[in-house]
Amino acid sequence: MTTGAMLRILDRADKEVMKLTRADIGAVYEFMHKFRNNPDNPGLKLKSLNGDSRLMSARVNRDYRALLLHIADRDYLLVAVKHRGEVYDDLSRYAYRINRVTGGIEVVDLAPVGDSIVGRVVPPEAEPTPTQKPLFDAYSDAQLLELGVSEPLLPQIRELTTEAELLELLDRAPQLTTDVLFALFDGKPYEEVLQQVTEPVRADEPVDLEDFAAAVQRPATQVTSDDEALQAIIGEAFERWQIFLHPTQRKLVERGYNGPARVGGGPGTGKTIVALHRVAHLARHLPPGTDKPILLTTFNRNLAADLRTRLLALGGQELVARVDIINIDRLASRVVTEAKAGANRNVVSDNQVPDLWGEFLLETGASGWDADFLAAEWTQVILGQVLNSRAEYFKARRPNRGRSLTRMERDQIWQLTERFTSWLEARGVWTWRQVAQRAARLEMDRAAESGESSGGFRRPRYRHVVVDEAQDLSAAHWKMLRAMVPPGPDDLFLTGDTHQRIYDNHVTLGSLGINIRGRSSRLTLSYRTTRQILADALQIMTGEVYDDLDGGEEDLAGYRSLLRGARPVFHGAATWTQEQDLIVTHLRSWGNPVDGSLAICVPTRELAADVLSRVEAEGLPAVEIGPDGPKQPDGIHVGTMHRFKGLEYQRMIIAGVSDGLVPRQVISRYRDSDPKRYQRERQRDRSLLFVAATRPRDELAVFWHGTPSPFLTSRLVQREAT
Ligand SMILES: Nc1ncnc2c1ncn2[C@@H]1O[C@H](COP(=O)(O)OP(=O)(O)OP(=O)(O)O)[C@@H](O)[C@H]1O
Repeated sequence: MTTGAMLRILDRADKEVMKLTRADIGAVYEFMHKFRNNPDNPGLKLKSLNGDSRLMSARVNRDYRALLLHIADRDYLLVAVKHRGEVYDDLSRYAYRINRVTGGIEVVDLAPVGDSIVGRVVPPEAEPTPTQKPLFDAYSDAQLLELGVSEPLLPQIRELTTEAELLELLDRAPQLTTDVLFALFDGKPYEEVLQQVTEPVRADEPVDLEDFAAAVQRPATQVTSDDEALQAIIGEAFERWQIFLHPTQRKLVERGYNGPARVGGGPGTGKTIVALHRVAHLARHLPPGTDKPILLTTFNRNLAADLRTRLLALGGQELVARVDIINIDRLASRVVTEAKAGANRNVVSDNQVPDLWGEFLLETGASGWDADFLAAEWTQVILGQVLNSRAEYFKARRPNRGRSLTRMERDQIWQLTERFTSWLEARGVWTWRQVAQRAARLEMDRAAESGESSGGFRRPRYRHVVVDEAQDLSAAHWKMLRAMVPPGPDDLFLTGDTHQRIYDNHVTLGSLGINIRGRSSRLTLSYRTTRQILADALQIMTGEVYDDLDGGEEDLAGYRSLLRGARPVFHGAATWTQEQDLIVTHLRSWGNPVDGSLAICVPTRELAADVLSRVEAEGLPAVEIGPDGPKQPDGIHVGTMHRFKGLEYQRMIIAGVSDGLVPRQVISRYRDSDPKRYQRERQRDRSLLFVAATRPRDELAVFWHGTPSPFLTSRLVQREAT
């Protein structure tokens, strides 16, 4: 006979536990351990409360009682840990239900809560509500329930008249209730909330309101059954994302896909978290082995290093051992080296391509074409589309290239590029794009070989490929990845946000053999930034149109946050020197934090060097952010905008956001000669600013000197005066 029991912890209970003293958390851990071994242990005093068949209490220690929900035979859910006085005081205050929309278990404490607030260290701004009209008067009960609002909370929701009351209530409301009420409070129309907030978490099958055993398994019941979670809490070695996913996130992680799938969504919505959990999910279903059938890749080196650290935190060495984690260019380079296809050549940065073309034209006396034009044509069309022959180039589509080319012109360009690549080879160099193109070709040949011979002459490289920061990969990268994994269920899983594209790679996945139609989803809830920062960051994106990686358009509709904080500060100075004074004054007003929680971001290396010296001159430790991230964890971090992808800070100053710097002055030369390129470069600079503005969690200050950047709307700039 088994004496043990299953004991899961509800997300909300876990939050309560974390507020206890270390000794009491330890007691909860002990309790859980004992309970799992034998819930009938008399010391635990497990008993039903007030004749209620499901709600039970058990003894944690002298002061605390665990409130448990009996799910099925020997299956329990820890829903709260309360002081013993509270548990027996008034049981009618606890309500539990299966939500009819999500099918998840919800437990609510209906008692008024004292001083809880949603948010972080920064006090919310006073936003007085002018009238005392109930906040949700415009919606009927039926409408709120249709949106998935918790039924037992309805009477209290009806009473709410101020934002402060709303915040207090939502601090203890179930996730969907919080998401929905915030969206309505923000003025989002009912239909939009239904589509963007409720639909993504709706249960896949009809919900039986009495079947708790089924309900506890659904993504909407945010639980962990993991003993290590509590142990980690005690050791303070734990982050919430490792254990509690938002129901929308969990659904995307656990779903079976019939082919390539893509998850989009604004900054900080947990796309990387979803990618990591997806890897763990796929790994759980692998047959035992010592190989690495899962590839986890991203754009650059420091992002790949970060993925490795986080995957290790999520699943330990056992998980990491089954996953090949590598940034995309290194992967391409590995393929090429393995095939001995690029022996002895040094890889040079793609930024050098226009200069190299310039040198080549000068040296060879070839005329008729401009170096910039040839560099872009070669990079974007010939290498970008992995074109291998003149015939292929004759047929190639040249989207976004502006000027059209005759057949004769294409012939000339093809010949020039052939000469150019030989010229590069003679110098012993090639570019990252060339490496990617070569790797793609090698992998496509390899895939064709393995397909030809029956049973597969060569084994496919991977069983699953997971890509983070998908917006920045080039067509050649995609062709390589496509060839590395056989088409089929759960082959490719991509996460990314085209609003954050900071390298000049525009692709249509469908044309590259990666069909994501019908398997594209979006996350909309930011876990990183406050609503105040988000609103201003979104202003920066005003008027720009973004693609969905597949020929369509994508927007940030529904993008929101439940966190709140101070409004970002916008401030101009007359000169760069005066702007640096502004930086110093602002650092002081924030108490000069040197623990690595604050960063200063600027558009150019020159400005970064100036800021580093200025901060040091103030006697503060300044730390440069290099290609592998900050060189030290503490100090005041300083870096250019490109370096901020993948980083997070509590507070940030973005300085030098001036006209001529953001966007870069140099791109204005394309305004007339190549308007499409001009648009693309401008969009890229806008995205860089957007990425930077969405890195801080709590506070943001944006400075400029002279005329502010055109990306700062007049509403933001005028904020300066207020
Ligand atoms: N379910 C969750 N619970 C707690 N924290 C979460 C959760 N999901 C995401 N986060 C936190 O939100 C922050 C942003 O997550 P993540 O980096 O995955 O977002 P992203 O969408 O990839 O962002 P970006 O597009 O800006 O790179 C991280 O600090 C992460 O730990």
